[in-house]
Amino acid sequence: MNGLLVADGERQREGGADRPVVDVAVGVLMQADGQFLLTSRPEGKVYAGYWEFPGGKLEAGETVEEALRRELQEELGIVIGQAQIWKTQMVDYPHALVRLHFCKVWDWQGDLQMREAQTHAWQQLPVDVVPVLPGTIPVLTWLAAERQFSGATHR
Ligand SMILES: Nc1nc2c([nH]c(=O)n2[C@@H]2O[C@H](COP(=O)(O)OP(=O)(O)OP(=O)(O)O)[C@@H](O)[C@H]2O)c(=O)[nH]1
Repeated sequence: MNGLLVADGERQREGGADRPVVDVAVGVLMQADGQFLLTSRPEGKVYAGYWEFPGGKLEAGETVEEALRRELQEELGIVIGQAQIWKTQMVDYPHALVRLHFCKVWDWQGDLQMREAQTHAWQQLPVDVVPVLPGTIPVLTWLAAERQFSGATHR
């Protein structure tokens, strides 16, 4: 499957007028013991069955935090506390050029509900669910760096 990470210096060219950039708000839900939540993309979406962090596209006029709050309520039935952008990564897929805004989320209310019939898994490094979406892999690399984890982050 394709999904090319776009380096910082290439952003302007890749984001030219002929290829609109789709902004996406993504939540990295964290537990105190370091586990993080992955969900599998539901049937009917591109890359169905691939594992990713929950989130979705910004709607017109939304900030990343607003979009994340809406998406996590819609998908997981939780109400998140404050969330700030942790890292941003562009990925060039055949179907879209996406700019992923990853936010760590430590604080939420409500029990997790899989409202889109997706599957979920609390994970540690190395991740043992497969396949992982290409645009999710950078997050595993950043987490590995923070944790001084060496070796493969996923299968
Ligand atoms: N949620 C999420 N999306 C990601 C991640 N990594 C990644 O490349 N993406 C890409 O970001 C885009 C998010 O779109 P989506 O289809 O999940 O968004 P959405 O829920 O608003 O979709 P819809 O309104 O079309 O149903 C997809 O192109 C997806 O492949 C990730 O870790 N989480």
